[in-house]
Amino acid sequence: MNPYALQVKDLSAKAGNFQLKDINFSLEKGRIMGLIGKNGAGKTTMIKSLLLQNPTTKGEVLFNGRPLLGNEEPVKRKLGIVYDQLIYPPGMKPKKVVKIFAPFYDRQVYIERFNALMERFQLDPNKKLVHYSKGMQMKFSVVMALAHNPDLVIMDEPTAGLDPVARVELLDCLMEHMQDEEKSLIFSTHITSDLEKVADDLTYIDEGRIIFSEEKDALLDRFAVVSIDKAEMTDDIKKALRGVKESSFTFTGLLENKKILQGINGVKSKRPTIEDVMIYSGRKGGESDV
Ligand SMILES: Nc1ncnc2c1ncn2[C@@H]1O[C@H](COP(=O)(O)OP(=O)(O)OP(=O)(O)O)[C@@H](O)[C@H]1O
Repeated sequence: MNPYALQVKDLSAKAGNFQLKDINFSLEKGRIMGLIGKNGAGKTTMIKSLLLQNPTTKGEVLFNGRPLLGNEEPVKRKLGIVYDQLIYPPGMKPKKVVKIFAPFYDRQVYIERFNALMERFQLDPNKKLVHYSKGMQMKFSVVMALAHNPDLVIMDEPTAGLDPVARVELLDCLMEHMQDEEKSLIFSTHITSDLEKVADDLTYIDEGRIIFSEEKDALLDRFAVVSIDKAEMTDDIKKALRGVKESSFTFTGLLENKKILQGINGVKSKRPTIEDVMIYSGRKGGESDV
């Protein structure tokens, strides 16, 4: 059995002047990957490229060991996708949309799951999508991504525009979907606290390149946010600290090689949050590559 839900090898693509380069990562079955990065880092471009929505895409993308090209039907049957914009005709009512999609799957099972999800997200199937709020449209996209019980779900900022109650409801729904060990999920978000709770792996993109793609806990264990008394600062530590912030008495930054702190007094150290890793590694003035 192929252990990977998704394998991405040497992916590159262009979007205007923007270049996505050397994208390599993989997602094991049963795991949740959070895709993070600043505005304009390339997350949406990457998701579209994975799904061959960008004609400039080069490289190899395997879904459960198979490329999309030449296997559209079987691969898409097992894929659930939420794009950053509504892809269904806005003038259509959900009850019509479901009639169009149901024949591609086990019709009765599909309709039952669709209805259950619509009810769960309190969406009216008789209201045109154009009359849904932004948050409702997002919830509808999630319903459509999950209705056929896919093995791999790929979502571009699915929680954007959702109120906190709806966000928690969506995350709960995704967690239930993930109860089956074969299911996998990759989603981009700016809400890093959600990823602290649910992600197994993190992929961080900056300026079209992957800065890291690895297990969340291993990453957060490897780093520390350290504050060092100015009087104790050495050149070696200063060089190793990323995103250094200077205050009256201390330097604060993100450190990978914690060993260099041995024997140094006046050091405060804590495990970073995902947000710390993003902020310190993205800040100018220190080393920015994690
Ligand atoms: N169709 C396009 N034409 C020109 N430039 C584009 C196009 N699509 C994306 N870009 C550019 O590609 C870069 C990456 O955009 P992308 O939407 O992938 O970022 P993102 O990480 O998803 O950002 P955000 O977090 O703001 O959603 C940006 O500089 C954007 O302006």
